[in-house]
Amino acid sequence: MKRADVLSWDEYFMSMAHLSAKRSKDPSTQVGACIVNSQKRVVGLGYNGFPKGCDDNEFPWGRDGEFLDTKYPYVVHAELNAILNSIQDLNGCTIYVSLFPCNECAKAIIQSGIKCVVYESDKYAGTEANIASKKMFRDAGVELVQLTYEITVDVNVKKSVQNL
Ligand SMILES: O=c1ccn([C@H]2C[C@H](O)[C@@H](COP(=O)(O)O)O2)c(=O)[nH]1
Ligand SMILES: [Zn+2]
Repeated sequence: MKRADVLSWDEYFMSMAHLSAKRSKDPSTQVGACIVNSQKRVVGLGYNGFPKGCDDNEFPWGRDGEFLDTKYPYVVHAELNAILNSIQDLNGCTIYVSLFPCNECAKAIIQSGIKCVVYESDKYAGTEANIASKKMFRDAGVELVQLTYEITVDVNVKKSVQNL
């Protein structure tokens, strides 16, 4: 008999977003994004991190203090990385994100042609960036779907000891 208890498409793609988030070195908020086309093919993955060539050990990960001494001016958001990493035109695609997109990501999502945002956490709901995102998504006709459950992805890597 076939297995019935399999991941739904939403669970599957949100899990990929969470798996991508595990690559993020941000100590406070790890965000992952997974872009899927109308044939349910993954066409882009991303997580929040510094731009290529910007050394993780030199750039700051802090949140407080002088703007230039925090992560905020430097970090590339998960959604933008997924868009920049994508392998095809994104018209009509869906993006799965572990955190509701900020206003800057909302602009990039809309301009790329993505038509649906499936998100999990909305921990910054009510902030100005969040309100601006929702206003832009609404006017641009981008569908917003919040998953009603939380996904956790545990990855266990067993490193084998090589006998010489
Ligand atoms: O749309 C978004 C919004 C935020 N992020 C990233 C950027 C930062 O690395 C963290 C947010 O850090 P806080 O410490 O929670 O302020 O999340 C993103 O990738 N996409
Ligand atoms: Zn953003």
